[in-house]
Amino acid sequence: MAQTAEPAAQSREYDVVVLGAGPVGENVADRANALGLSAVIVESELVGGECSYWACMPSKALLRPVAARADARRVPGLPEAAGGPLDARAVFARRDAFTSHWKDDGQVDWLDSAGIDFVRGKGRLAGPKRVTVDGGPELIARHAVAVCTGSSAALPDLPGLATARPWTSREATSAQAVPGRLAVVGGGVVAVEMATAFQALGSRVTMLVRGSSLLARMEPFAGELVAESLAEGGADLRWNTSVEEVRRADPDGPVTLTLGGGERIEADEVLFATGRAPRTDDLGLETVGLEPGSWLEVDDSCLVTAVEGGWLYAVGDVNHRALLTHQGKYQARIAGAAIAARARGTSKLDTGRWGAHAATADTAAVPQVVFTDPEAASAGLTTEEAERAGYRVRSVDVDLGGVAGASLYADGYRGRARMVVDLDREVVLGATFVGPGIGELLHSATVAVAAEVPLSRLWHAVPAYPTISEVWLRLLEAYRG
Ligand SMILES: Cc1cc2nc3c(=O)[nH]c(=O)nc-3n(C[C@H](O)[C@H](O)[C@H](O)COP(=O)(O)OP(=O)(O)OC[C@H]3O[C@@H](n4cnc5c(N)ncnc54)[C@H](O)[C@@H]3O)c2cc1C
Ligand SMILES: NC(=O)c1ccc[n+]([C@@H]2O[C@H](COP(=O)([O-])OP(=O)(O)OC[C@H]3O[C@@H](n4cnc5c(N)ncnc54)[C@H](O)[C@@H]3O)[C@@H](O)[C@H]2O)c1
Repeated sequence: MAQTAEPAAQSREYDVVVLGAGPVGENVADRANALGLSAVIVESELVGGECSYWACMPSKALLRPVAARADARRVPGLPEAAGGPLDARAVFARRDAFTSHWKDDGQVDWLDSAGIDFVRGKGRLAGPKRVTVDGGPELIARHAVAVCTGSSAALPDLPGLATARPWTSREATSAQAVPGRLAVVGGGVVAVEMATAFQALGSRVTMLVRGSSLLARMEPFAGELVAESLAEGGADLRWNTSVEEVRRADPDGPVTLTLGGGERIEADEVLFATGRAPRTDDLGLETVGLEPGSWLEVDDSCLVTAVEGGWLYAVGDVNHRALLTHQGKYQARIAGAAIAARARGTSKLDTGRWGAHAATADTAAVPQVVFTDPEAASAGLTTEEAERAGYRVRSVDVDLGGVAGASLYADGYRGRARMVVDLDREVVLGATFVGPGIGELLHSATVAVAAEVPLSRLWHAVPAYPTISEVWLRLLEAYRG
């Protein structure tokens, strides 16, 4: 394994050059390597990317104690301690362990053991199949360059924001103290998860949502149940609210937000959870005819079609197909296979629907778990998405509280499930579950959706009694009438 300290003029040749060692870049390099191609990976920050240090892992480490406490509170007989406040210091310490204290030695060792060369530094395209690295060698790709540079938090252009020291997902997931008052701008996944975590840690949370619902990309009942729970926990949810200005007069003092109607609110910290921007602004995209700062549009094999020659791939967040770690890693497996097949000179790739070289699940079977309390999980299409895609659909709903396994799981279990059925083929197009402990149920839905299992066969897939999975039986019964 090689690190940077060599003359800039030196150039090295590999079959595949990967830009960005997040979960996706690591998987592209690993796949290429496993399929017999040499690979080098370039990383400007920490090997493991956003997911390991400022996103999935730390956020879920902050949220796991929230779910454990909530579960304990819903069954009688557990020690009283389950009812007390979270021990912030212990929660942060466990989160710190999950991020390896923001050190990547372990992941660098893994690259080494996998036989993937590593260069630390900022990489940029310098024309077709060429990559330069700040202070490092020039890298030439024989077959492919894969851009896996991910995304960063997008901040709105608001007066005062730049100097108000706002939190983005990075500051929220790596916080070492609990703010007394936390304002959260946004109503998407980061907003609801971080509101849930910090509320449980003791912050007084105000959510400033510009629309009229949370989790707008899920079935509407998901956002409704999560909002209900946050409000019951004491959060102040403000709907149809815009933030016009942000000021922190004293660098050590509170932050003041001016809202659309002129009202001002004060908080100790403000988290902007307002979506993501592609990390492509300083990547040399102009050297291959692409627009710097843009999301990279790809075909189903993750090839950037606007660039001639079939050598440039964009995989993971940066292609904006599905901003999730597992989905990016899936794309990496597909793209890795496509890169290897093209390198072997395979005349025709298997790019048809569900083919070996097509990331079909990106549009048909994306799973996602939002780790709030209650959890909200979905796979495949919502009713609205299915209708928009032209399917003739029927959706059936079930109250999860009526499922024996759910009532055993928690006293007063509150939750709901929906199955979206394609009426012409009688297969499941999508499913959504909202309730405590449903995250682990989701893969059953992903399998049903991706495998397009006919409902007549699903009828024979008997869920164990008394588990929450019996919701499947209730959904099928509701559909059959
Ligand atoms: C708070 C939060 C929580 C999340 N939770 C989940 C979750 O629970 N489950 C889930 O599936 N998804 C979750 N996500 C989404 C998930 O983090 C991303 O989908 C995932 O990290 C994308 O992986 P990636 O490899 O494409 O990009 P990244 O993880 O962003 O990695 C890209 C890497 O490229 C490097 N890089 C960028 N530019 C260059 C350059 N020019 N040269 C060299 N290196 C460069 C970066 O430093 C970075 O290490 C969460 C996101 C956030 C913000
Ligand atoms: N558990 C998980 O799977 C998980 C957890 C966190 C994040 N993620 C992924 O990370 C990605 C980013 O999450 P996110 O929550 O930042 O984005 P998002 O797109 O889910 O939500 C952004 C929210 O900000 C609002 N918004 C945007 N611009 C605004 C503005 N100027 N003023 C006020 N509100 C504004 C939007 O209306 C929306 O409610 C998501 O696509 C998600 O898939 C996944």
